[in-house]
Amino acid sequence: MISAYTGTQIRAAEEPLLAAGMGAVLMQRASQGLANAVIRELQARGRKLYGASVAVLAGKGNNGGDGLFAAALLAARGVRTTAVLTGGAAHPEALAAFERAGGRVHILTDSTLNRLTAEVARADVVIDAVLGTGAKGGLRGTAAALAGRLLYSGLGGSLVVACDVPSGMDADTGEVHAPVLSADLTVTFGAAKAGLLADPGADHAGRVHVVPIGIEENLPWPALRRFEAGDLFRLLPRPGRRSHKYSRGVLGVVAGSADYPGAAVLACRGALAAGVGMVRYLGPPEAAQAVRQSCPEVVCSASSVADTHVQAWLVGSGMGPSDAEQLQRARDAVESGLPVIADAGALPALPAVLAPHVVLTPHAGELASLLERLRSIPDGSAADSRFTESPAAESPAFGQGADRAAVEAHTLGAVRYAAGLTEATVLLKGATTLVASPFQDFYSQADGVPWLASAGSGDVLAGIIGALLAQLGSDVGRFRDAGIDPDERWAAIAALAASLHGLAGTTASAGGPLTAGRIADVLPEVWGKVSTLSIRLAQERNSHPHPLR
Ligand SMILES: NC(=O)C1=CN([C@@H]2O[C@H](COP(=O)(O)OP(=O)(O)OC[C@H]3O[C@@H](n4cnc5c(N)ncnc54)[C@H](OP(=O)(O)O)[C@@H]3O)[C@@H](O)[C@H]2O)[C@@H](O)CC1
Ligand SMILES: Nc1ncnc2c1ncn2[C@@H]1O[C@H](COP(=O)(O)OP(=O)(O)O)[C@@H](O)[C@H]1O
Ligand SMILES: [K+]
Repeated sequence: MISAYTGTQIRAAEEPLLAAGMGAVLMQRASQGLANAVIRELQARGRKLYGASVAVLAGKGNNGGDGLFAAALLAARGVRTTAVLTGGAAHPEALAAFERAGGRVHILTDSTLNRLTAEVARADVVIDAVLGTGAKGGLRGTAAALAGRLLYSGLGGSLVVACDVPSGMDADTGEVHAPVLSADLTVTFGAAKAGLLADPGADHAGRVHVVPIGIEENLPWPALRRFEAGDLFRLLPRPGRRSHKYSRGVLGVVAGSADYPGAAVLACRGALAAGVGMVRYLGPPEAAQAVRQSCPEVVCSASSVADTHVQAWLVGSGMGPSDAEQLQRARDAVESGLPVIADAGALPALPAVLAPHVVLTPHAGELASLLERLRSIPDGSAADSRFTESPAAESPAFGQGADRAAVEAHTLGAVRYAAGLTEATVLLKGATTLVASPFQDFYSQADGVPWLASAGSGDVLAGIIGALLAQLGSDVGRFRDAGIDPDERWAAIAALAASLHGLAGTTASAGGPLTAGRIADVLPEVWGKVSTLSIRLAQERNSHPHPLR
């Protein structure tokens, strides 16, 4: 499991060490890790250090200090190093070390902007060390002009390495203040920053590499976590010798409509592929007919929710506002008190305040509509007081109403805000899928490929979540043993499903387009390979001294 923290949490964890006079030591560890990462990248490209060129964009704070100390270490190894001081001044000791090592220093001003832009663009490696966790807002003045020009003219073949975070990205939230240089690699210190694992920050972070600096013992509960193959191996269900189909979990599916029968089929296929003991489908004859044809394993009927014995419900995929009977079933499923995954058409039809065992699965557009709807409810006191102090609650992006763009620009804040308002577990779909429990646990999964953005892919995800809710919803001990608060298991189950969906999508794509049904087709094989993958990742981690975690 990868744990990520806000920049604020990391700074608090550094505090006792700074008070003990260890600031310089922390900075040496950080800059050594950064220099090592640059050396590895050059070597991986078959470049000799001698004669390679590195340009460091250095701000006037400690982030610039890290960049300059790292560049000094590189200069000592024969790398041609240039520093561009973006804030006029620089960390004094780091600048002195850089000059002693033979690095060339330039001050960025309006009159040097053109010349320095060209020089930076020619470097083999550009280290972005303008702003780190101490930044307020984005790049300003000539630093912004330099970044804008580098983005506009392109950096040629330069490798961009962000020091701690890409400058202009908010380490706490992943919000991005343009212009931001997109990094190929972010070398981050102490622990991963939450903003690097949430969009749009993740768009600019590239690969993330963590350099331990000795603050690990002071770190609090993580702001965000990410499951890896080993976690999937540990947490996914396996039938016991005496299992039978009912003990393995039965999922009730209320999805699809006369207009969208395919959504019912894809949700059922996702559920069947994710190991559920049985699927019972309730819906109109057109959709039931399609389900029977594609999935003869599914038991179809037009019964009521009350008369259907299941362990969990999936509701909403492929349903619209005119599907009154299906929407009533969706509301009944939520009333039943059983775990529910509520997708698409069910989202606008459910009560405003739900419970953690209800998992809502909006994409950004649907989340914007949900937030709008909650905002317009006169008793907006749906918000739990613990969340009214969250940055999102105060954010103008949501205070004045939300649209898709606002959600996409503030994904972490939006999903957290929605979970607080609804008291449900909320999974926000996208390139990075975020899951927020209404308590304190948040997950970020990014196991998929962009080819997953295809019609019906979300229906398969709903089926996978439903199948895992039915199988794992009552298995409190499994989560407790894995260090997950049983009350927070709904978020963990949704994150496991998102990870499986992403891995299956990656396999189904194999570098090319995919259709949603293929995600379900390959899922059992991917599930079976999770153990092999888990062992391989553990081996890779042992061979790399500083993995992302
Ligand atoms: N603490 C430690 O010992 C360790 C810290 N570490 C490293 O330190 C980094 C944090 O360093 P930091 O606190 O100095 O802040 P940093 O990110 O360099 O930025 C602040 C400077 O930028 C300026 N500035 C702010 N906003 C701005 C803007 N929008 N546009 C332009 N300028 C802006 C601001 O000036 P001001 O605006 O206040 O005048 C101030 O001068 C952290 O990310 C990690 O890399 C590691 O070495 C481990 C040990
Ligand atoms: N760019 C992307 N990279 C990786 N996964 C993506 C990307 N865009 C969408 N996805 C995933 O594809 C699925 C799309 O779901 P959704 O938007 O509900 O589609 P649909 O309604 O057509 O089924 C989600 O699981 C989402 O996380
Ligand atoms: K930076």
